[in-house]
Amino acid sequence: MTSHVIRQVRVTPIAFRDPPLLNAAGIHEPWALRAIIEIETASGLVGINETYGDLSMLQALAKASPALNGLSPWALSDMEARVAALVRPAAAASEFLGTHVSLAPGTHVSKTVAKVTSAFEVAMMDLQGQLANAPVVDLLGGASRDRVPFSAYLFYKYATHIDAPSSSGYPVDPWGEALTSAQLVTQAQRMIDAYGFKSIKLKAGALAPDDEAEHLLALAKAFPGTPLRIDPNANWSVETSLRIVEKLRGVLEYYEDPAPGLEGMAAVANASDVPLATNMVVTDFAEFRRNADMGCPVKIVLSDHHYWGGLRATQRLSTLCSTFDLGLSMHSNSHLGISLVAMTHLCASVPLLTYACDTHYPWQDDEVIEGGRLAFDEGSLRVPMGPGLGVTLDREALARLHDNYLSCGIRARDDLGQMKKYDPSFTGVQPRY
Ligand SMILES: O=C([O-])C(=O)C[C@H](O)[C@@H](O)C(=O)[O-]
Ligand SMILES: [Mg+2]
Repeated sequence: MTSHVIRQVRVTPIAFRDPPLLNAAGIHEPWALRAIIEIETASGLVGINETYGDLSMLQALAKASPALNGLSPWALSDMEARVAALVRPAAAASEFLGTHVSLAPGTHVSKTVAKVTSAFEVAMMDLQGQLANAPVVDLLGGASRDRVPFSAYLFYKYATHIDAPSSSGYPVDPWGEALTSAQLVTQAQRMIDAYGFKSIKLKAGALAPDDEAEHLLALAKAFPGTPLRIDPNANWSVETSLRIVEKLRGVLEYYEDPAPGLEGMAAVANASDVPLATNMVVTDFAEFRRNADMGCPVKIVLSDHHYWGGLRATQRLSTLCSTFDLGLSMHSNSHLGISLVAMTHLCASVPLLTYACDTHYPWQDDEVIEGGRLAFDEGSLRVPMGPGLGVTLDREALARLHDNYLSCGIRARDDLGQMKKYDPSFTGVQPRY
């Protein structure tokens, strides 16, 4: 009889072009890192996934990979226990945190066990789907929707990277500069024309808050009736957050991480009636409990299976959100199609999905899956119904993106360090305003 036990885990770090996008922590570097996971069975089946590619994550994955040896692809609970046993003692001792301190939100270096568990879980579920001839969404309990809505994720940006001049062969991205209302409206129009998104998120916390509020109002005027969000990544004081939310009265569908910490968010919630969303202060179950204990100042949890512990962990979160009458949607970081497809299966499976999800996908121009870039229809993605994730690795693309990784020299995301190249006096200390 063919044995489907796991025999090998391969982790390939990759790098792909990323535009100079501004945020509260600084600015994106010319290359974004990810890691592609392949889990192979003795029978030769390969399950795939995409996760963080920072060196600390690669070290954690290397440490945890032996946990999978001889395991059935169905043994997710065993995998979780084994990963925790191998990774947690070192994670607690900060072995995997490295010397790099990133202010970049959403990377959550402290969540090593959850991140590694998620990285393996998705690849194992891809294997399960191949064995059962079923899509991951069915393994998660079946589809609550056949398509998943995403939003237009706008960023302030420079036209070019400081360290990737056109003479270097690094192509100039087609989006141009975005620092003014007119430029942001052009960016939004272009993204909506190309993808059909029905809601808009502005990544804020980069320019003066009153300017950013003016820009959001310009977007409201240019796209009447389109739900809008603003996310300064906790770069505003409570006072600033309250002043700006007044200016945006009647415009926001939710207010994402205006002020630092759950206490800061609670102070904003107490003095305003716009629902608060987060991917910064409710990022695991312990923080969920703290939010509940405080009477739920955060009303919408923006999950991310990459650091919440996986697809099934996010389903558990979804149940909790229903119990506490909270909304649920998804956060993203720079990513390619495997992450997007995993997110799509997950979001199709959860009955509760109260807002269109974030995605950085329009900012990337490369792919690592066969068939190239995924196509959005009216701002939504259809759930792939092939076995497992329903996508396969393009091995030539994988090799090319791995070569990028080897030559780019970046080993950990560093938005702060990159911004210092533009402005040596930039400290990244938050809240800045
Ligand atoms: O919603 C968020 O906080 C994010 O998407 C975090 C990301 O790190 C974003 O700020 C970025 O890519 O610059
Ligand atoms: Mg956010």
